[in-house]
Amino acid sequence: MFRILVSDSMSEEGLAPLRKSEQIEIVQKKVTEVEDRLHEFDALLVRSATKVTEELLQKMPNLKIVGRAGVGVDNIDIDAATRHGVVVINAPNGNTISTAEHTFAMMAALVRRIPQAHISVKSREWNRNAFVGNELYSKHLGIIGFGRIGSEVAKRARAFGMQVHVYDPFLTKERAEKLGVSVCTLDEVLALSDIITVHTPLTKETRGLLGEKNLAKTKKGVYLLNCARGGIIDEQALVKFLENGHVAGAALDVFEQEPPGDHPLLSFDNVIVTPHLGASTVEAQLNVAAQVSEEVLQFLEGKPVTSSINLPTLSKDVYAKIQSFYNLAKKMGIVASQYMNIPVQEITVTYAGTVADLETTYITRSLLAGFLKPRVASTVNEVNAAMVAKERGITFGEKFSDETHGYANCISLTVYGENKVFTIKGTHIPNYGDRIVHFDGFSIDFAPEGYLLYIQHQDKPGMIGKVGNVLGSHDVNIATMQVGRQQVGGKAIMMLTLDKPLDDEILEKLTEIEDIEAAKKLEV
Ligand SMILES: NC(=O)C1=CN([C@@H]2O[C@H](COP(=O)(O)OP(=O)(O)OC[C@H]3O[C@@H](n4cnc5c(N)ncnc54)[C@H](O)[C@@H]3O)[C@@H](O)[C@H]2O)C=CC1
Ligand SMILES: O=C(O)C(=O)COP(=O)(O)O
Repeated sequence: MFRILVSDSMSEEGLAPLRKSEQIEIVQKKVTEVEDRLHEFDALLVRSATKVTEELLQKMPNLKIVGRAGVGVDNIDIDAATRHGVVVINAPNGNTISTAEHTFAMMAALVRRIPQAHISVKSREWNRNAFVGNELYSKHLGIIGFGRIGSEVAKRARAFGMQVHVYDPFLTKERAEKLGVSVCTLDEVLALSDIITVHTPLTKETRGLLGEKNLAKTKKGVYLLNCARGGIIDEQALVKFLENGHVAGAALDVFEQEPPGDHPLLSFDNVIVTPHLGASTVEAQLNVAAQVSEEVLQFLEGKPVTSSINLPTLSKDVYAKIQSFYNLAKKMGIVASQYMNIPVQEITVTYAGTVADLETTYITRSLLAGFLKPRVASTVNEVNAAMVAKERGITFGEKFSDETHGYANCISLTVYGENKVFTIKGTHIPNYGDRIVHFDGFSIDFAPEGYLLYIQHQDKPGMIGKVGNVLGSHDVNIATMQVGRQQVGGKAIMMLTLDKPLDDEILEKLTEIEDIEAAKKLEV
């Protein structure tokens, strides 16, 4: 049974896929209303109001996934979620059209002074001369941030006969040409535009993007819109430029603090505002809630998610192809970590054969998670494995090779410790399973599963019998046994699968046998 906390208002119809599952209980309450049971929840669904902080994540040790029913994830501490091994997903395109339409409605309202005129008429006035506006037709519109919403705004602007100038450092010329807009530098957009609208996420780079310095580069009489995130237009700077008359008016759907309280911006007659309504349509809310519900359901059923912020995205088809290698890699990581139980500095994964053509990033993450699990007390999984490795000073990398050692596919893992380098190679054989085919310089063939016992010894007659005797006399049954050697009479290894975990005293007894050089328990 999984418990999901839905802490912001969400479309009931959109939550239907989750409601249908008998495995899921939904609790619709604010975080503050369930403080005493936060540890019970496996998933958290939010919009922009809930702040997913380190502090909240600490109170939710069972949390596996945060679903953002919308685009912006600036209310979620992604690094903290990653550290806690919590997947963060969003619904990136469900509210694009609604937000673009809202931006356009705000633009028209701003230049025609519709809200002001509305209030006037409702106050029983009839003052037509006070509300003379501007046309949008032929005006220069500057769009900063040309992603989903920015490009939908551009299409509507072109339909209104506007000239569109775009600034987005990640925009290609081809894409801009296709949409009939001109690509500009930020300074060009600032200098050319009669109206400027921002559609970037709020990041370190975009916070205060339209601050005093850049506002000074705009045309006198410019109109500004922010239907993206409070803070992209610096509010203090905006107040200053409204006061000195440089900015003719502004339309704001979002604020640095929401709600904005008694903010000075609210006292300007030429500032029109809405309470973060960009995504607030029946259609958008159904889209985003349905999208995150489906994804959360998938995730809780152990399937891949497609809109993850802190995991490589993976389609169902790709996941089906990598699943076997994903499992093999994890087991190889676990085995290697226990065998090399010393500090390590570097891990290299080499892919050969059919596996080399797949999404190996995901497979490597699985291997890393397996490797780190026995070493790290906190939860480690595919989400935070790379970060945990980095924190512990372990570098890792992928390589590709043609050397398959006669198998259709081969994953090699090499771990570099202070005075030791260890290599393990594995393969997945369809309808047969995972096999380790090379272990620390020895060719061997065993399944990386269950209670394993590794023994390194001299290749002499009677060794197998001696080991069997010790185990048998302690009532330990051997399920499988594989041997490998480099040369006759030289170093050799045994890998046994036991039916139950081995006591340390028995392990000690094994190491006392003459010609046994090392014995180690491994558990997968
Ligand atoms: N008011 C509301 O209710 C809503 C607000 N939003 C906000 O709208 C914004 C845009 O959303 P989408 O278009 O869906 O996102 P998107 O990711 O499709 O587009 C964002 C664009 O900004 C560009 N960008 C990033 N850094 C930049 C920089 N320093 N300068 C210029 N461009 C930069 C990116 O290259 C990208 O093309 C987000 O902040 C989102 O949170 C989204 C939905 C509803
Ligand atoms: O999707 C976004 O980024 C939004 O800003 C929408 O926010 P909301 O879900 O309406 O609180």
